Amino acid sequence: MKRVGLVGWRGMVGSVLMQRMQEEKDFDVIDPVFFTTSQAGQAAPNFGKDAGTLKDAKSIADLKEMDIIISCQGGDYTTEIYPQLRAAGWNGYWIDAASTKRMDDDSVIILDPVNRNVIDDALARGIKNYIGGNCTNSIMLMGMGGLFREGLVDWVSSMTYQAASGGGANHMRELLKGMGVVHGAVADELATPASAILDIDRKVAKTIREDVPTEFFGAPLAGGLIPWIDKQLDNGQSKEEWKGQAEVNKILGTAATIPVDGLCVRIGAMRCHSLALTVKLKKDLPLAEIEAIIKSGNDWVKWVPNDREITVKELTPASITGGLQIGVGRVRKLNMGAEYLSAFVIGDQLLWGAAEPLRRMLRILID
Ligand SMILES: NC(=O)C1=CN([C@@H]2O[C@H](COP(=O)(O)OP(=O)(O)OC[C@H]3O[C@@H](n4cnc5c(N)ncnc54)[C@H](OP(=O)(O)O)[C@@H]3O)[C@@H](O)[C@H]2O)C=CC1
Ligand SMILES: N[C@@H](CC(=O)OP(=O)(O)O)C(=O)O
Repeated sequence: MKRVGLVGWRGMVGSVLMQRMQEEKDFDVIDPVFFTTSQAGQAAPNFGKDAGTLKDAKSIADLKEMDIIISCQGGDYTTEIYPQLRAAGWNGYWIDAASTKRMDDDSVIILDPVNRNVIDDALARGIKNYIGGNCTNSIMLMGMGGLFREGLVDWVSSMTYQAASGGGANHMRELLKGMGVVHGAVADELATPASAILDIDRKVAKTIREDVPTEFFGAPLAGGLIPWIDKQLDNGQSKEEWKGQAEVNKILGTAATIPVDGLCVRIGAMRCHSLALTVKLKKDLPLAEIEAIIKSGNDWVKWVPNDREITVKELTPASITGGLQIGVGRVRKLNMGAEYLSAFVIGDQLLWGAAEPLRRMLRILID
């Protein structure tokens, strides 16, 4: 059995990964070794198999013993440890959730239901680094992969609605605390049906400006939104927006770049990222044909008819969160012309957006 080193297993992404690995019985086919940066020597978790004690995630000697390493520890860890490990002669497979190595020439971005051909080609070429994509891009491609596969996409404008979990556990907590603060400020008035709504609104606005916690997001998210995610680049894009075109084209292995651009916005959802897309098709196709192509993308596409009642029930974070399905709906032709299509794509960003592609890559290597 292959020795698989697991780093970052107790973090938020790592915990979702462990949960999925248990559900899919991945531990039955590997010899797991758990690493930590803070708890070396303590008992390793038991996911149906005794794994001894936790090893030091900074010990190159211990890491070198692994055939495969999966890291959800974050970019700083990858930046520090990965080069040392390769410099020490390690030739194993590195599977990583962090963005650090995504765009490197010696790495492939993994999303096998969409780019299994790119992964297989890389394996045949001896590539050893397999990196999970940015959550927004992975969700978009899981939803719209069929159209890309058929070569129908001329360009995509992607306006995102990204959940708090994309920032990490502390960001999710901050959103919830903020919601509580806002509610607390007007709880009495809410309990009194006769209260004037404009008085309530005034109090809420003041609370959002002054009292909602902003330590992690840098701005109040509860009761609002933040139209910037990640660093600022010189060309006016945010880093999150830059990743759209760069990663989508790398994932697909396109010969000619498909333009992808739009604004990325943080909203007060917990862990579902959504995208409102404008897709410019290369040709005018009937909607029924477009529907069939989108549905054929992969087994996880959940097609939601462009119907009000069904959409508000099924194309929402409340419906999608915690599952592997990627909702695709609001698909219709836009006023701009017969080749212009709208779509709303939504998925759980901790599953397809982070953990799931990693464990599936492990299975590709093991099976
Ligand atoms: N959040 C997201 O949506 C996405 C994240 N990623 C990547 O995954 C990386 C990890 O993200 P995320 O899982 O959110 O990070 P976390 O902060 O939840 O976990 C990272 C590490 O923090 C340490 N840690 C310290 N205190 C605790 C605690 N109380 N509970 C759990 N772990 C603790 C653990 O390491 P130790 O055991 O060594 O102490 C853990 O592995 C990111 O940096 C990013 O590169 C990728 C895609 C999406
Ligand atoms: N930046 C993403 C989450 C993330 O971790 O992305 P990346 O893996 O590209 O750094 C978000 O905030 O929603």
